Amino acid sequence: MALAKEKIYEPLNEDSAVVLVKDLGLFEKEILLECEEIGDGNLNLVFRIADRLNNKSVIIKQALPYAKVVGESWPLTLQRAQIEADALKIYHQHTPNLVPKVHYTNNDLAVTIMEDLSHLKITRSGLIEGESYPLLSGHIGEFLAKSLFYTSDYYLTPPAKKALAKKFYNPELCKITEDLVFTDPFFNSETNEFEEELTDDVQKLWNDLVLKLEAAKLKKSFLTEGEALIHGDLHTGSIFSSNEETKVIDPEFAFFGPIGFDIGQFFANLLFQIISDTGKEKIILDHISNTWNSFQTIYSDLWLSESHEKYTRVEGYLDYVLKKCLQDAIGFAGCELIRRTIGLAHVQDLDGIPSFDKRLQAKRNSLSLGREMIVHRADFQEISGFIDYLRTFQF
Ligand SMILES: Nc1ncnc2c1ncn2[C@@H]1O[C@H](COP(=O)(O)OP(=O)(O)O)[C@@H](O)[C@H]1O
Ligand SMILES: CSC[C@H]1O[C@H](OP(=O)(O)O)[C@H](O)[C@@H]1O
Repeated sequence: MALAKEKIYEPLNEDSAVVLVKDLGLFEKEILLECEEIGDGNLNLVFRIADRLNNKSVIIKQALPYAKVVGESWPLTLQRAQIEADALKIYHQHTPNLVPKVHYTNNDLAVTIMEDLSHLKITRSGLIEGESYPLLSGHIGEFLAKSLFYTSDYYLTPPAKKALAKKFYNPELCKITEDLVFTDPFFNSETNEFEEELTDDVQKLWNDLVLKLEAAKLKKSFLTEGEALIHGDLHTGSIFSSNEETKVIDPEFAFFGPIGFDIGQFFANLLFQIISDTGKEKIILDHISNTWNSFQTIYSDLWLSESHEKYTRVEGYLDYVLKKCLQDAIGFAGCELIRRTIGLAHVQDLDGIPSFDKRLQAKRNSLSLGREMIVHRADFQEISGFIDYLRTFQF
């Protein structure tokens, strides 16, 4: 089967994935290849293809025409593969050390072939197993600063930015976030999933009009503020780590959105490690603080040295942008805490807590912290105030 030449979409299997990489000349025709489907995410197929003899391997990621986690009843655009590959290529220009290298893309097949990162570990799993990844927050702060600055109006000319934003028109994937992060968990929606024992807590949340008003404002920001190219799904399952390296993967939700969103998603998914009471409070708080500080330092340097926008020289403008970004990030993080607790697509940090009682308590804590972060986000002027608040929060 000359899949690459015919360009007719069909989902790959372990045999056709091998045919594809050989057709493309990525491996010799005669070589013995091992292929395994390793996708553990909610949406796509992922194959690892290895030539053991020559110690060479690649990853093929292929979009399915539906959301894998739900099935064929939830159709989903194949175009997300192109968005993901294009975002990875842009990230590679600015932070080549922090993303996998893309070897090949085929939009008809919805396929991206990329560097195999199997020597690293998915950060969520590593953190759950007790790793602390000392370089993680510095690396993610750099990734955020560069990706969010170089794709913004502060760096690009307005026509160039608009042309790029057009390329990242991603309505179907945005709709998933608009529904699953910003809407469904705050209402009695069919997609929600939670333990019966949490019913009273969840009802209270659904009746909380102060919370709902603030969630509405955050959703409005997500819907309307096209500040820069955001990853759109920067949780700890979208990051590979070791003690030396960090690599961001899976930007299929990328679009032009508010710059606090990626930061907030990363904060929330770190916070699950405190909420699940793993004894890592100091490590995680240091990571949150250091993510912000390295983001702020690098972003500010770029703003001062590389911006073409005249207003960036006006005193107070950078402080305004950064403060809004921090407050938005705290609010977005609150939404992520709530959605991963009672909405669709939970996290192993919480669902994997072995004791039922402790699991319920952690989920209650996640809901109450999420609520407080959404409602009180405007109280935080600096990251240090947010860290102090987290330190004294009654988990
Ligand atoms: N470049 C890569 N190298 C090694 N493993 C990968 C790579 N990309 C993805 N994977 C594996 O596949 C899994 C799912 O990938 P992901 O991009 O998160 O898919 P989805 O979009 O379905 O969430 C990851 O958790 C990881 O185990
Ligand atoms: C129906 S998609 C649910 C959820 O899945 C995505 O995560 P991932 O692709 O990393 O598994 C994203 O977070 C969506 O909100």
